[in-house]
Amino acid sequence: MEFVFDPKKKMDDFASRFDPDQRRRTNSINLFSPSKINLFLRVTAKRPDGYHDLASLFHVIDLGDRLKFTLGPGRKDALTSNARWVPLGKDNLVIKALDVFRAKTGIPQYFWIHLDKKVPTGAGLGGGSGNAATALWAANELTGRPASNAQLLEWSADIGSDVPVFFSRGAAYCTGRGEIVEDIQPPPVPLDTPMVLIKPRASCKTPAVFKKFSLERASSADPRELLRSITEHGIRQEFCVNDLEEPAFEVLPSLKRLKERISSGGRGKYSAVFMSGSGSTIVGVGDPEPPQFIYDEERYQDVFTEAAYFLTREEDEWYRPSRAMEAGYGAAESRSDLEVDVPTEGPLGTSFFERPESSRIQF
Ligand SMILES: C[C@](O)(CO)[C@H](O)COP(=O)(O)OP(=O)(O)OC[C@H]1O[C@@H](n2ccc(N)nc2=O)[C@H](O)[C@@H]1O
Ligand SMILES: Nc1ncnc2c1ncn2[C@@H]1O[C@H](COP(=O)(O)OP(=O)(O)OP(=O)(O)O)[C@@H](O)[C@H]1O
Repeated sequence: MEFVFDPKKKMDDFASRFDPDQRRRTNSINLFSPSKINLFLRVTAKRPDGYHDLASLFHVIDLGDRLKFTLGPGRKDALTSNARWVPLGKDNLVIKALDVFRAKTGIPQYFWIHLDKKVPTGAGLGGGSGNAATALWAANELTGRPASNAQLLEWSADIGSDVPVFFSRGAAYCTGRGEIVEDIQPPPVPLDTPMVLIKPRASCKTPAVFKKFSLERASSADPRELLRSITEHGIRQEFCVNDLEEPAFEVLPSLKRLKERISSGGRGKYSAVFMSGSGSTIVGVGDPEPPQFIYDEERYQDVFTEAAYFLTREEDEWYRPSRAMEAGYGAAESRSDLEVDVPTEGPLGTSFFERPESSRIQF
């Protein structure tokens, strides 16, 4: 679908597509930048372009960052962040997204952006990808909505495989390298399903995990069948297949043990325990609390844990944090200035995400 920007169209014409009583022009917008988990992830083929075809049930969740965008006067974006480890230049996924927006629409608009990070990186949670999707949405809102949702979804594939899914309504069956997005309406699972995210200090780099992947060792489960089973019977261990677990456990051997301990330590309170995306986050569905050993044992003191819930959005609106997360976020905001300098490289070429003391373990 070719985009034709009609410069003659006055901004006001676009404003009419806004809610009538919000005709006032705004020059800044505050948005929640959500993350996602993969309830199952089948890798079905190796592609000639070096990517892999996958078939995965993605669901947006209410763990997220905060982004503020303001129309800038100049010809350069200016990005600040609470997390000193986030790149602030052209390699930030927010800036990449704004560059794509300007290239596709021909609108030479630049922005001031502040990014308040909460989502760990190298986590399999699509944190940076969610930032990129949120940036495309913000740019479109602040320039009078020149692009449709379908166009933003199409353009987002140029930024990364995990970005397009955020332009679904929140639950989507994704194929291709992640850019073919099939909205699942209504969502296949109850939105108030509690889950806990547990991420060790060490992260997984997506390319390193895919490099270790081998098609011969992938599951033979039919992904459409997995989708049907989850929709009909709910989230059960046998449906939450992730073909990237084994390669991720090769990249990060301690992750396999952590997953096993969460399963056994959960004493049946989780209906399923699985790794999200390319890792390193382990998700326990059914209870918002990690197992007791995470609190008790010294070796898990630097583990990131967070309760999370599934999140959807209304047509024509962006994601809003759930009330639970909103309350939690308030506390987190005061934590965010506690962010500490994070080493960019760790063992196995991984990157670290260090979280402030008080946010690490929820008592
Ligand atoms: C594993 C998932 O996180 C599942 O949600 C995504 O498929 C990965 O999405 P992403 O992090 O946005 O990945 P991209 O930034 O697009 O690609 C990073 C690298 O991961 C590998 N990659 C990624 C996606 C894909 N379908 N096949 C791949 O082989 C490629 O080596 C690619 O160069
Ligand atoms: N806005 C951003 N937020 C976080 N990291 C970013 C951002 N922009 C670029 N990066 C860089 O991209 C790397 C990957 O970030 P992140 O892991 O959040 O991306 P993702 O692919 O969306 O998520 P994941 O692969 O963990 O599912 C980070 O290590 C960081 O160096």
